[in-house]
Amino acid sequence: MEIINTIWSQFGSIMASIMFVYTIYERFFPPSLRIYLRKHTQIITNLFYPYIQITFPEFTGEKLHRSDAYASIQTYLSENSSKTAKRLKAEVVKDSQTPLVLSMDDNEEITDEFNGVKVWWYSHHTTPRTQSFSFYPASDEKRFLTVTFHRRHRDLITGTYIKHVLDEGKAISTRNRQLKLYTNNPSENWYGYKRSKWSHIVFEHPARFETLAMDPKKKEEIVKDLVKFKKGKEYYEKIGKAWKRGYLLYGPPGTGKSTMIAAMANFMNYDIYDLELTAVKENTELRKLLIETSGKSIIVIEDIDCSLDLTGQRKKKKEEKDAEEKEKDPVKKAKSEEEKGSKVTLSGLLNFIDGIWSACGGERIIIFTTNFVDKLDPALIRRGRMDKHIELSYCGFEAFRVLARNYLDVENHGLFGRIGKLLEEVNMTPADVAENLMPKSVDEDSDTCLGNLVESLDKAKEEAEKMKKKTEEEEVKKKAEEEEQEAKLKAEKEKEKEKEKEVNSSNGESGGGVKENGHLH
Ligand SMILES: Nc1ncnc2c1ncn2[C@@H]1O[C@H](COP(=O)(O)OP(=O)(O)OP(=O)(O)O)[C@@H](O)[C@H]1O
Ligand SMILES: [Mg+2]
Repeated sequence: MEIINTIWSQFGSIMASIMFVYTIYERFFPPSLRIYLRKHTQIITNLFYPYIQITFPEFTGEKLHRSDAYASIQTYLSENSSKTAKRLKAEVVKDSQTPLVLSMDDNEEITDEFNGVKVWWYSHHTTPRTQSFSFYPASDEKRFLTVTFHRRHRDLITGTYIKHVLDEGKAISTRNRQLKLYTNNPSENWYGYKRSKWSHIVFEHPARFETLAMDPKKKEEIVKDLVKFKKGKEYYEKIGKAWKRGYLLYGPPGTGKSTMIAAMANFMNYDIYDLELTAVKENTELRKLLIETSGKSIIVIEDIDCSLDLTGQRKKKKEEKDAEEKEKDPVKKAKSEEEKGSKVTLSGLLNFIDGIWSACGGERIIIFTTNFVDKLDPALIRRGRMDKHIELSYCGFEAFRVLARNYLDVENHGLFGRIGKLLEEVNMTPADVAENLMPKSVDEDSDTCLGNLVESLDKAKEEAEKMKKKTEEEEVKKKAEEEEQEAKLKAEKEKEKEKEKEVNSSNGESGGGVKENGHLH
């Protein structure tokens, strides 16, 4: 007991001495001298402290972009840290092979070994010492990952190890990758505690190219194009072009444009950024959204013709016509006021697609969809911007065969010949064909479903013929009316001419009278 008391009293006096010396140092040493002293202490410490540190911040470039290196290292460490670190952060990932993803918590250190060399990773964060009170303390927080190693291994660590960590991290995230479907938030939610420009959910669309109904040759061409793009990193570098590609999908509603985008995402293993243009207020916002997208992604703008009025001159005529309607209809009026909030212009969108900023990140596909390709401004869809134009059209026989295989497991059937012939005569979308092929009850088998399709096609053919007849009749009627009108006009003109002649002749007679009269006078 006595020994403990002695230790405590000695410890107390040592602490008091340290505090005394520190106070003297703080009080009597001017700041310039302190900096000088600190610098030299650092030099002396470096002589005896043989370790080097490299720090990786979470955000680079004025907090614009989350560092890919940080993300890769974090993934790499997550795989290793769960075995060695004592304090871990847990994240539950739905439907993943490893539902619980563990990663290093703040201020936690883990050790890694590479070729027999030991390194220490440390995760930490800084909170700025601001005097002002903030509701959102976390928004200015900066996170870092730091690696420490002996200076004798400098070349190995900076040359090989860091590359190994980054590659391995990337490979792990591709392996465990869950595709995400993003949508842009309105700009009011971009700042503050819950700041984020994009919200996402897990992307779980089952569409694949095998289940997509379209002409097999066209499909193969698209798949080859995508494969070439995916493997094209060096090629794009060689030709000096940003690693991105634009697709324009056009065709009537229900022909599989959205389904094709989902199939592309699954095939390429890319995330989808579904950009809602009407929620973007101006061009600068569009640029910020673009910067926040990651590589290996598809940026989609659906129904581009409806999203914004990007059609230049047509705008004026349309505006004049619509203005009156909007005044009358309160719903339309409210909608137009909402649309006025968006000032994204055609040039802003063109810059978004192939401006200098669009090259940031690389490995991106941009897709526009539209029902009316003729409505779009040619500048928007010229090659180079929308490199490949893909038409998705009404269901042909080959497309029907894919649907029959998908929906009914039928490769061949007696009705196929008739269906093929009908599909040549009638325009029916794959969506309608698919709806007919889908059994509506447990009693319906493939025969019934194919029968239903034939019935629908017959009906559609009948209706199409009726429509054709009706339009023909209307045209004949219109022509007859026009002819009648013309005849009427002609008759009226004749009549007028007659009248003129009569007036002239009577004027001639009476004019002679005046002369005569004049002569008489
Ligand atoms: N080519 C196709 N292959 C397979 N299924 C298709 C195809 N086209 C349409 N479908 C079916 O029809 C439904 C509607 O198709 P989708 O939404 O892809 O059409 P869309 O062309 O995007 O139409 P919209 O122009 O109205 O957006 C899909 O859920 C899908 O089941
Ligand atoms: Mg669609």
